[in-house]
Amino acid sequence: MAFSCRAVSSNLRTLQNPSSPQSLPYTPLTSRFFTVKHAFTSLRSNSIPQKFTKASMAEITAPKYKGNVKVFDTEEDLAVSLAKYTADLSSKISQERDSFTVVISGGSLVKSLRKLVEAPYIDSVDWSKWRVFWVDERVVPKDHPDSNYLLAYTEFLSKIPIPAGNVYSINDALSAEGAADDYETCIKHLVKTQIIDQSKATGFPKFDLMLMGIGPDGHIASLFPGHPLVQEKEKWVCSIKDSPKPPPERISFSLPVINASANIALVVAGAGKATALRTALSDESNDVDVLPVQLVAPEGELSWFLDKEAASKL
Ligand SMILES: O=C(O)[C@H](O)[C@@H](O)[C@H](O)[C@H](O)COP(=O)(O)O
Repeated sequence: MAFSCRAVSSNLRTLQNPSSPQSLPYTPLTSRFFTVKHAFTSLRSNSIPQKFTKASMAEITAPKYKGNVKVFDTEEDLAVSLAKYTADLSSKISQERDSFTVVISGGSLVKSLRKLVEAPYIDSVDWSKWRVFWVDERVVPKDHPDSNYLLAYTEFLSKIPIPAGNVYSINDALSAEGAADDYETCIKHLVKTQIIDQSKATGFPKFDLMLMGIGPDGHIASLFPGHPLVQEKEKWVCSIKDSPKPPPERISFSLPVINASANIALVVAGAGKATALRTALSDESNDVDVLPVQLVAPEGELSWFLDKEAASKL
């Protein structure tokens, strides 16, 4: 398989062709576990810090290993907080390193990034440091309505002054296996050249930030409950041809790559996710039907951004 990191990163330019419909203007845990329900109720009724009352946010205490859980009254409040969290990390890491490596999923997560393209962040974030990757991608042409790339481009990437070469999307001319191998080769090259950090503990690529949604069935990326891909221990990028969520052909980061991350934010809104979230944030272990979202355990920090509906069963 030809190495095509350059071709991959030039896909954004392809879509900026004036005849393309996408040629939009470029502008510049604390204590030990106690029940989540109890914590949520008590924080909301008694002790929401003053500075959070406007946005109606409560932090709830889940088992320590589950990370920091924030619940917002509305998805709008969630989006405001997510933008600040991302911009703060961008600023911190951009001062320490030449690149800030950000991985995104498809789905509703992308719309929840909308506040980042507004004041003050559109001007304050050093977008030149950003390197953008996908935790999973549907194997369809880049101008297909199912493409995660197209979604991100339309909603986010076309609105920020990120250098086109810093956007790493899959090579959509390849098969699912070919695209996964090609993406892995691309990422290996970026690790070798120290653009992407590497986990000293596991040797897997260590992205600075992964922003992911979850499915109502508890999937993350394109790792679905009960699918053998969830067990992948060696590959960095895998392919799947029988995804239960259409379209069937996809590529996905493996769980060890996801878990090597320095920061993961799981962004979950809507009542349809409430049951999966309850399972994900409970302390119950059931080795038989473990949901992929329950296996998220990054080397670094895990943060949850939930709206009230998604948190309604906690
Ligand atoms: O390409 C995909 O399908 C996604 O990357 C997938 O993992 C998505 O993030 C979840 O299914 C949540 O999607 P929603 O937030 O739209 O439900």
